[in-house]
Amino acid sequence: MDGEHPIEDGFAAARLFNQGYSYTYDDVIFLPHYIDFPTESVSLSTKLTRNIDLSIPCVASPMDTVSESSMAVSMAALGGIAIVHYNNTPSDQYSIIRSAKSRRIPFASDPIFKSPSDFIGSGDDFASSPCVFVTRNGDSKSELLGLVSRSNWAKSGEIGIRVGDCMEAVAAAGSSRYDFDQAASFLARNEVDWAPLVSGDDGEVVDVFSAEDVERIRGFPKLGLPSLGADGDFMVGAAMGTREEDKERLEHLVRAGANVVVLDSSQGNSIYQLEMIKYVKRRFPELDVIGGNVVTAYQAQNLIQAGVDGLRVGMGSGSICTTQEVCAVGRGQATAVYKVASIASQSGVPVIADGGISNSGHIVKALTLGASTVMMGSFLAGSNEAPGAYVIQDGRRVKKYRGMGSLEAMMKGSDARYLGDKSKLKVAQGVVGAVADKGSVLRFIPYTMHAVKQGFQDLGASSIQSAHELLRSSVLRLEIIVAFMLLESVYSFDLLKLIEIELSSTTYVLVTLYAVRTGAAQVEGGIHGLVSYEKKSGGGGSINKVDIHGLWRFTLSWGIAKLGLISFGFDLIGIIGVPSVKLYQLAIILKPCQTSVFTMSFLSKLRCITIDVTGTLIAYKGELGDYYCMAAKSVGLPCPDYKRMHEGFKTAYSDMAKKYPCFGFAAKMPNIVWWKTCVRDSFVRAGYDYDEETFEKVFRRIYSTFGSAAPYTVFPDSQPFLRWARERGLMVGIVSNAEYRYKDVILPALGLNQGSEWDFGVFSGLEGVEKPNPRIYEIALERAGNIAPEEVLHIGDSMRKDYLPARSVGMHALLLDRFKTPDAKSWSQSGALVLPGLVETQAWLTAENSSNGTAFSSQDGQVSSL
Ligand SMILES: NC(=O)C1=CN([C@@H]2O[C@H](COP(=O)(O)OP(=O)(O)OC[C@H]3O[C@@H](n4cnc5c(N)ncnc54)[C@H](O)[C@@H]3O)[C@@H](O)[C@H]2O)C=CC1
Ligand SMILES: O=c1[nH]c(=O)c2[nH+]cn([C@@H]3O[C@H](COP(=O)(O)O)[C@@H](O)[C@H]3O)c2[nH]1
Repeated sequence: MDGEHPIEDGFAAARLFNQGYSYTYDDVIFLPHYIDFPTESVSLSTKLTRNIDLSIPCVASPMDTVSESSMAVSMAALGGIAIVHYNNTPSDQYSIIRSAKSRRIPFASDPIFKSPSDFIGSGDDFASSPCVFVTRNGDSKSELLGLVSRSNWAKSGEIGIRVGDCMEAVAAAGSSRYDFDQAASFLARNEVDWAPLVSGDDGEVVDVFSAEDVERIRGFPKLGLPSLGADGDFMVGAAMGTREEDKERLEHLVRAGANVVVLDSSQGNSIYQLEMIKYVKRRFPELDVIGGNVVTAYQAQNLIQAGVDGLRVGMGSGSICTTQEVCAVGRGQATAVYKVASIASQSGVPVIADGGISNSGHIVKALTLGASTVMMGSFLAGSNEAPGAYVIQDGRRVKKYRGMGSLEAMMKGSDARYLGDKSKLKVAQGVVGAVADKGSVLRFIPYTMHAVKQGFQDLGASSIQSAHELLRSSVLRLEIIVAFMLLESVYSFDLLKLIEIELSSTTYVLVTLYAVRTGAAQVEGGIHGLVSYEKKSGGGGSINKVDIHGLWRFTLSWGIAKLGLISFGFDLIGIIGVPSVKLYQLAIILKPCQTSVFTMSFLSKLRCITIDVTGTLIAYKGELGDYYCMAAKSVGLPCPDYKRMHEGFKTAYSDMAKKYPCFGFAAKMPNIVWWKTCVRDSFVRAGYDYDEETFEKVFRRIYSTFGSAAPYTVFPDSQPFLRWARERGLMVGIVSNAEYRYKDVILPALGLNQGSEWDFGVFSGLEGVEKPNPRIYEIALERAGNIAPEEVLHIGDSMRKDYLPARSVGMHALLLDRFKTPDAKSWSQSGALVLPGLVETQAWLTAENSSNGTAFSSQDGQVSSL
């Protein structure tokens, strides 16, 4: 019987894609083939266009929330390319391309410029830069006169100081043409922590490069060769339109040195594009042109005949796309890539699979189905290199990501497409959303590429070319995964029920979801009476682009949270989709992949850690008397008595704190006045009487010392712990009874920076609320995006100011006993978890059964709970 009915494993692509279905990546799965080579020998080198080679098949999309200089530099350094968007003026686009092409290292900072008559009011003026550059007109183009370094400004303690009065000469400046090794050895040779990199052409400061950057870049995994043009510069692509005025833009792009242009349109098979392709090829025969977007063989053929060097494929497949809903036109991306690549390969035109990439598996699918590269928007938009700042939303660090056809992008665009003709109605074809922080592309793209190589190895394809051949010769086989046709667009989900079923000693979990088509397509632009649609960044009841793993992980974590279950670990064994008029009911059947129930670490329950500063992250160095003595000596006075001084200060400080709480916040007392009053009173109480001029000098010295890093030391486990927590996706908030200089000067000077060690701060001097008032903890919860208190752990060193008020608002709390205080015993006895430091805290947080609060013995051997 077997001989009569040979087993057919899967379908050949030609058969699968010729049945009238429009498949997305998630609809299809490849069957594994045969491995006879190691993962490392898979080559992902490829062609972007007929004449441009890349070491990796990655292209950053021409979107204004994805591709500007920073992305262009990093993508080229990795061996891919970015296409700079054109939602700007031609001269702005020119500058972005020039800026990227003037770099040699995978890095682009944002130097700050001021003129000599400007003021520095606070540490915020430095943003994250170690200095402010002083130029004649206060912009990057005018003559460089000097700089103000953050550390020297901090030491001076001067507030509202004029830049011209504290400017220093630029001691060492490197060349912006330095490659990475040259820049690193320049810093080492000159024994400086940072230096400006200056353009050789016009002396303009291009970047500030620091020893920290050297370490960071050295730590990134390495890929193949960078993408360099014939000019030796990083390769950069540029997008443009198909209107008459785009011919003028083209001149700017060519002058900027763009290596390839992309005619950026959702429907490329138009008379406008065909004519523009011919125009560009006539005007600049050496410049490669990518046409698109197309999704059919017919469209592709027209563009190929017009002379394109590459084709961009995808209509309505992007994560922010709503074209298929608005226009009822498009194609499932797997089908589109296969169809277009089949025809384009006959003319040797490489295909870019554009949109819908949300994991490495999608990249494997796109490349195997015939694409030579993938173009990505959302996959890159959460990276450090994408334009825009991170913000905290619903407790997560996110960056804005928006469709270029969204109302917001159209309104921003200077392009005549939309704004030139005000009489035209604007209909949005994209939404505005937010994507989670992913760190640097320099780190996650190499890992993604490694995963792609593993996929290729499973398919038995040692290169992209070989995958194409295996597919066309029907050696590679595919099958369909049902139900994902339903999920191709923007949905919100509501969990209906989650039932555990016991069947033949195995527990199955049946999850029923309503996947509601939100009609996001229509929502934006107010077409259906709504004004805007903000797509959630995940969690909290809605998810971004639906992919199978995302869906079941999301469902599980949500369902499990709702049921209060803590067991985990399931295999997806089936999905049943039942469409009705507007709702899709999905039953997801999950089978536990291991029967033993295990408990989770406490860490997995948390979304945020708040932490106290003094006594917890940092400590005072030396005695108060040391600094008062130094200040007195600096004006030729003898040292005041240490003990008297200490007592005097203690009383003066508590008096001031009572009279003018929060460093004079409510009384609107300037910080410097608050301290001046306190220091004067301290001296008086200690029995010293100085004339006004002498006191002023002594005070200035004391004020600037305590506004710098000098009197503080950081506990060695502080920075590693904070970074570790953030790397695990937790938000870190500082909650401190401190004045603004902690935030602006002291913490950064001690290497504890917002953005790398902590996300948000609640400082009493800036909020007008201080510990032990529980309100300060409520503010922290708000700052974290109004998250639930039980998702937050507060760490501090005071029972009265940290533990009790944090617990009173419902947060978890633990105490550090850094200095072996006798009080620690009573803290433990009263039920608080007390740990010696942050190393132990980290161990406790990750202990497997810490979630029940009994995993760790505190230092006195007593088991405590939270
Ligand atoms: N890949 C996709 O599925 C989609 C992508 N997008 C993105 O949104 C942005 C805007 O896309 P589109 O709206 O398609 O831009 P587009 O500039 O190609 O088209 C806008 C409108 O202008 C018209 N037009 C273009 N050139 C013309 C000329 N010379 N004379 C008269 N009319 C002309 C077009 O026919 C269209 O009606 C692009 O960045 C695109 O990549 C938007 C929707 C879908
Ligand atoms: O329907 C759309 N409306 C839009 O407003 C829009 N903006 C960009 N794009 C396309 O989406 C691609 C990026 O998709 P991903 O985020 O999935 O990578 C991009 O590369 C584009 O092809 C749009 N499509």
